[in-house]
Amino acid sequence: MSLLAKLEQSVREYGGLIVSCQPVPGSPMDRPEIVAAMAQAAVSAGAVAVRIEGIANLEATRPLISVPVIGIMKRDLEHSAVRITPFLHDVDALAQAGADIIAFDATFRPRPVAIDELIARIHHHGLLAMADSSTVEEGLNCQHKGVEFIGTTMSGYTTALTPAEPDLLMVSELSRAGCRVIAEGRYNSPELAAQAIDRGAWAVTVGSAITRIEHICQWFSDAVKR
Ligand SMILES: CC(=O)N[C@H](C=O)[C@@H](O)[C@H](O)[C@H](O)COP(=O)(O)O
Repeated sequence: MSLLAKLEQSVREYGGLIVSCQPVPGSPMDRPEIVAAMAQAAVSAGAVAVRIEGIANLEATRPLISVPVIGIMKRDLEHSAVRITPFLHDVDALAQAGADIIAFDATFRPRPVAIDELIARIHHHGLLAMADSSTVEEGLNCQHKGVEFIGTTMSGYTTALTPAEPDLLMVSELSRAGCRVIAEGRYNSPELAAQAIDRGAWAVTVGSAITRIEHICQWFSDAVKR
């Protein structure tokens, strides 16, 4: 059975929760063994895939779990705002470290390597691709190019202000257009994640609300201030 068929079967059986295990950079939690432990804990509680950033974290996690791993590489570039897996050598390194799915920034912003080249390289490795999009148009662009998963990951992050709520409208529109949608970005409660599924998302990726203790703690700390 192909990886995609297996993943579709697990989503049908266990539901579409994907957990992004990306600690706050520089946090005491930002260590490969902790990322790997978070991934194991997420899988034991029903995550059907995990999203992992960076080679060291991927290498620590891959041997400990059997569910698919979405690998990304984040970079801060001087001449482009694109951060997620901008280079072909990033794709090669993620493939080598055991990613099953590679996600990349699919926005229409200036970038060092064309989207077509990234997709071709991911598929050349026999892996599945995920387009981290900020608009419906960007998502559809990648769907037409044969990208297997269309994420709403970048919605709210290409403009000056990031809304508090997730972009459920983008989920509905991409899903109506026939995309296999991964809702991602600010799904900070089980209720919001469920709304994404109700709007047609194939799966939902949750990061901060599960794996960033500083963010969760801040939410509670703010809430109890009088
Ligand atoms: C915009 C961007 O760079 N998003 C990143 C993508 O990998 C991560 O920082 C997010 O944590 C992830 O998308 C999950 O989202 P949330 O943490 O809101 O559940």
